[in-house]
Amino acid sequence: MGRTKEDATIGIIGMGDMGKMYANRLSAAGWRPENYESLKQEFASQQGVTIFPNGHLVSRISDFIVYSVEAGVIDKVVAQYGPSTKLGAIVGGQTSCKAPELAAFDKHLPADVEIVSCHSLHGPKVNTQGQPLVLIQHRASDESLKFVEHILSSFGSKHVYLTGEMHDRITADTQAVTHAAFLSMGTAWQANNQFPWEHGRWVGGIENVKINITLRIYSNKWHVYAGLAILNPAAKQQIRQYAESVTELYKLMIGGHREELKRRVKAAGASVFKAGTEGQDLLLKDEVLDQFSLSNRPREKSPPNSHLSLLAIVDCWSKLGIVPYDHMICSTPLFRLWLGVTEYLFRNDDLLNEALDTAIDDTTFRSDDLEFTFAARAWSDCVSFGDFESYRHRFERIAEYFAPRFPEAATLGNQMMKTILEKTTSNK
Ligand SMILES: NC(=O)C1=CN([C@@H]2O[C@H](COP(=O)(O)OP(=O)(O)OC[C@H]3O[C@@H](n4cnc5c(N)ncnc54)[C@H](OP(=O)(O)O)[C@@H]3O)[C@@H](O)[C@H]2O)C=CC1
Ligand SMILES: O=C(O)C(=O)Cc1ccc(O)cc1
Repeated sequence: MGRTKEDATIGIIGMGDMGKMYANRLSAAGWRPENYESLKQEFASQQGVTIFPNGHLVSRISDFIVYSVEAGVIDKVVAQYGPSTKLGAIVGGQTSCKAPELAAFDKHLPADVEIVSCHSLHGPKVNTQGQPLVLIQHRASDESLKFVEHILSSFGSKHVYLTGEMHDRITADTQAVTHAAFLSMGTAWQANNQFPWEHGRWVGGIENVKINITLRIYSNKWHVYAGLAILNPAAKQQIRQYAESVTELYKLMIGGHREELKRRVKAAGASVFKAGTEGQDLLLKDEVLDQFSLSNRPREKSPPNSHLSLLAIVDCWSKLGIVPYDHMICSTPLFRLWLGVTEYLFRNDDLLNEALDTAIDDTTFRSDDLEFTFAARAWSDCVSFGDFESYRHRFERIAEYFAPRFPEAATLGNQMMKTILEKTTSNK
């Protein structure tokens, strides 16, 4: 095909946070930026104007085009610009869910266009170096896959080769279920009208991760979370199992079924955290976890917690036959933290027994766990019904409650992510 890295023109459709990050990285790496730069300047002076005609322009001139728009509009946008794609070009997308994206490409792109899609498994402010970058050779020659790899090599990310279907099955867990758990924590705290770090029960260790990640999610754009959950065919089932695990464990707790609760949770733990891995280094450690508290109470004053959210994710993984370590290839920073705190609880027998006994004996957690159970089921229903507007409504209502705390949480959360992520790579 005679395409070389040096004379390729790269087009990005959708100049939001991720599109801009891609554009900055690719031009900074020495790609011919003139077409992109002129487009950007042109758009910069047209604030608030939808830039439809330039999507055609980008498509016409580019050898590799990346669609970086909201997952919910991908079909519409590809239908619009896809037919203008340059003869023989390669097209990819950076949306978080591949089923609708690849279906849109198959449907709307001319037959002479090849398809190599991608997905950077991190947010726009995270350093791309060493993070997983999924590449999907959907309808393309090996040569074209190499070409795309070459273009994206400047990210320094770790290339992971998957089909669209495998991508969606794994990210349903690493992203959609992970988000469902944190979204539910925020919903429960809001329902009980409490900022958890101002409450004696939530300070230190695992609690810091729960709080900082929850606030981080609610301070972001709702459509990213809605899109990757609602549009992913595998996510509904996995989120439903999570809600069922939460509900069933909660019923064992309020029924006082200590032995059954312990047996079930420990059996799940044994299937997820296999024997023989006990000696492995934990992803997270106390010293690290304790540095990032929004509360000013010392750790010793922090009473034990039932950790329903963590018990339930392990039950859920076990019921679905998921080994979360296998999913590290598609792990986002949030997923590594989530797995890190879960492992921290399950690889410490004393801590796990304390959580299980607290769940049975300490009724102070009942109302929090009740709200958490309602919330997990409500988010699961919301995703199953596939209704973007009600997702948005729920998300924004809770985000509004936490909004005054976003600035302090962001500062601390960023430090926490940086420190913890240095210790939790996706290589484990
Ligand atoms: N944010 C994240 O952490 C990550 C997001 N992703 C995925 O990347 C994609 C983009 O997300 P993100 O950048 O965060 O979201 P943004 O909302 O910041 O960006 C989406 C962009 O698409 C543009 N757009 C929508 N329709 C059109 C159109 N017809 N023509 C041209 N541009 C259009 C929007 O423009 P306008 O605002 O003018 O409507 C907006 O600038 C999503 O699919 C998301 O799932 C992937 C990895 C991480
Ligand atoms: O790490 C997470 O789960 C995030 O919330 C950031 C994010 C959002 C969407 C993606 O497709 C990839 C990463």
